[in-house]
Amino acid sequence: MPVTQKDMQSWIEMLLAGREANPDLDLNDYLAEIPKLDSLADVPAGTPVLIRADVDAKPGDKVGEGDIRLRSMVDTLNYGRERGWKLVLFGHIGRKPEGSLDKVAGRLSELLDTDVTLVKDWWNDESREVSPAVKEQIAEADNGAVLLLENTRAYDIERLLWKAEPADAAKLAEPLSQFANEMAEKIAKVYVNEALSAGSMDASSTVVPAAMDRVALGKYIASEFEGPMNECLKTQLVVFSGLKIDKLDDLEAMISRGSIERVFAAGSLAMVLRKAIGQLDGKPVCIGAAEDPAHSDKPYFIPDDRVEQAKKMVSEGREKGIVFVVPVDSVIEDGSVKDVLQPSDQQFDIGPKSSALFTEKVAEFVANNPDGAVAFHNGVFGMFEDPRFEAGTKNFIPELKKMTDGGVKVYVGGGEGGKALEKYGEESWATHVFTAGGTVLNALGNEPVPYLAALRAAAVRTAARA
Ligand SMILES: Nc1ncnc2c1ncn2[C@@H]1O[C@H](COP(=O)(O)OP(=O)(O)O)[C@@H](O)[C@H]1O
Ligand SMILES: O=C(OP(=O)(O)O)[C@H](O)COP(=O)(O)O
Repeated sequence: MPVTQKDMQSWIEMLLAGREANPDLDLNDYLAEIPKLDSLADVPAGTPVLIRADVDAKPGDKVGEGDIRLRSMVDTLNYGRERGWKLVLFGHIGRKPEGSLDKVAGRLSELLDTDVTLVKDWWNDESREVSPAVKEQIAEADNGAVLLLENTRAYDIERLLWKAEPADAAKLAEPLSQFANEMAEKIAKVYVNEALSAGSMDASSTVVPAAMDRVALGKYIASEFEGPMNECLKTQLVVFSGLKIDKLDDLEAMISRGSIERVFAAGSLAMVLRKAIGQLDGKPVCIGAAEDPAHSDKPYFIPDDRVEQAKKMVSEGREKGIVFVVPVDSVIEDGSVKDVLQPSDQQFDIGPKSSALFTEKVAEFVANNPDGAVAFHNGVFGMFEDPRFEAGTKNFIPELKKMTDGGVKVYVGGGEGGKALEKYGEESWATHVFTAGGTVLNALGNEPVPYLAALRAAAVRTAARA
């Protein structure tokens, strides 16, 4: 059913409000209200079904290389093909508009053992219309056919909500309602989300469901949220690292859930925690270039407000008995190791003393925790792609195996942390490796995953109409 501009405005306001829109709902409340794939069992053959697909993948030369997200969709796609649905997949690749799904179409075709047709130029940002040729192409496709629309991020409409503020909702309601309605009118009125990692505010994930008659969650996403993600909500030990300082918000949200007892930090998270702990304990710590305002435009820069946030987190955490394990030495840009950073030093990895400390603290955790404890690992300890800065990450991966062998359930977030496990260990060293990084952090924090919020809203709307 078409969505009005007014309804779209409320929809956008709901999305932008995040948790505040539904403060009483937790992850499982969202999941409970979203229909699963089997709810579409009665959709007749020949029906076009729009699939928000996890196509942000870089397949290598062989099946199994770089295609983990594509493989995650196979059950859902085969379910639709067996029923004779015309599957229209759409999704993004990378952040840039010029990315192409060419290679992904080829690999999907191998995985599904059928042709996957890549459809270019399917949307016009100026006229805000789906290309009429696409409608014809779908009409002419055989039952069970698979079409893949080219990179959604090639179009401005997909990115309109990325930087939106609540005050923009009225202005954005017009183009976004047109987009959702065009997709429903010219492509499909049934929508399945099978893109676990697509946790950003892309219109394809968050807005298109508003105009759909029926929506459902794909098999893989449903099982990931119901199983491993739910286990991670009980995490006692968290390893947080990487370069993005905004992960501090995720860590804060995870701590506020109440189960975390021990935090291991490396990368930017470690820098901000070292600074905060130094100030709290009256032993000032220099974090080098990361706190030099001349570097404020760099990804490793840590602004003062992040230090304040970390101080609050540490002091409240300590009151609850949480132990923060932070590095005691760093590898800097010339490959040398320093216990104390000078103002011009930039850290690229944790040093050997830190690795030894982490090993000791992991052993302590394994010894003190009964079977069934949960650990969550995210990110990498340094710029591990460069051999000079890989030791911290490489040394820690076997600790995951020790935890697993010691009866701890170990979950690894996707992204770089997953790649490091592949590079320095084996998948079996962890209980489960997620195919997404950001979405998992989001789900473990306090904010709803945007696509779950959208699917729930669509399901509530459909139920109200029935
Ligand atoms: N000092 C550093 N510590 C951690 N990661 C770093 C550092 N310097 C550069 N990086 C790079 O940042 C990337 C990982 O950061 P981030 O994006 O936060 O992790 P993820 O992708 O797992 O969420 C890696 O490619 C890594 O090489
Ligand atoms: O690779 C992705 O996520 P991830 O790095 O959080 O696992 C997804 O495609 C989301 O990408 P985005 O962060 O550009 O929205």
